[in-house]
Amino acid sequence: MLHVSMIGCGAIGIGVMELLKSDPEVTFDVVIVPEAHMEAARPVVFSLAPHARVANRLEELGQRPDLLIECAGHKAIEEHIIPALKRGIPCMVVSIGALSERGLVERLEEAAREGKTQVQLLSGAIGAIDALSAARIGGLDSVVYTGRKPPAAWKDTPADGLFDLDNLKTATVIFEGTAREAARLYPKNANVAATLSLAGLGLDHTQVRLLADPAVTENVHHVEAKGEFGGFELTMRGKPLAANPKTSALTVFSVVRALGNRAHALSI
Ligand SMILES: NC(=O)C1=CN([C@@H]2O[C@H](COP(=O)(O)OP(=O)(O)OC[C@H]3O[C@@H](n4cnc5c(N)ncnc54)[C@H](OP(=O)(O)O)[C@@H]3O)[C@@H](O)[C@H]2O)C=CC1
Ligand SMILES: O=C([O-])CC(=O)C(=O)O
Repeated sequence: MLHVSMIGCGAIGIGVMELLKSDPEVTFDVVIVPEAHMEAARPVVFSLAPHARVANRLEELGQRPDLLIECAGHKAIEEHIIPALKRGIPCMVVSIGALSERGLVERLEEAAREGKTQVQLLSGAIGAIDALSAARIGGLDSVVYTGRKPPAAWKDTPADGLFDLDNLKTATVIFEGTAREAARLYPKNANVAATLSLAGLGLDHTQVRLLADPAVTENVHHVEAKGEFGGFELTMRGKPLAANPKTSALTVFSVVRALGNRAHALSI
């Protein structure tokens, strides 16, 4: 039985608990939420993981889980993941976009080294991360990522204002540049670009194009990679979660897979 503590009880956290509620090999002991949301989170957590306690910090409970998983955002990595790694608790992170902040990846590595443990970065909404990180070993020449989303997905971003998102008639390029610049300008849509960068050529050498496309209803991720290994092209059409249209449903399944791989006898 894998004893898991989870940070975040939003679209991904709830989706993960729902899918794992009948898995006898995974149990949620603690769900960490911000102080202001503890009351609201309690009934939700109780209905999905009746044995789990809702807390503001892991240390408060004196709890030492087998694994701590982050499904919450940038602040949670600073507040919970880094201290847990230093205490030797293995961690998983899904907010990969947050790792485009300079120095944060190195701080995660340092904390894991200090605690003699490991932090796993999850693939989330994108596939072929295994192939890309293997290809890097032989040498990569180029990685180009194109992210295409419905215009509404770009509301409250720098594209809103630069473009008349409500009245776009054709697919429109709203950004073209490096993954680092994409992550700076579009932090809430930067998870896939950052994941591809960390697995491949890094934030400064991964090329990104972002489009607002009135013809799509899904989050379409296209990757083209070339290198010593040969090349691959991948297109993923991720259905957005009803609870958060910025998040593809595959992200939830990716977390469930990662937890299953730690808990079950067979890992794939
Ligand atoms: N790797 C990938 O491919 C993908 C990664 N993501 C990332 O996953 C994360 C979660 O996404 P999603 O579930 O859709 O987002 P939601 O906004 O639906 O949920 C996030 C939850 O985490 C809570 N939270 C925020 N900060 C903290 C903290 N410091 N401690 C505890 N809880 C906290 C939020 O609470 P409150 O509302 O009070 O702030 C909220 O309830 C995001 O960072 C997102 O960018 C998303 C899609 C794909
Ligand atoms: O598709 C998703 O779930 C999220 C996404 O585009 C990103 O953050 O890069």
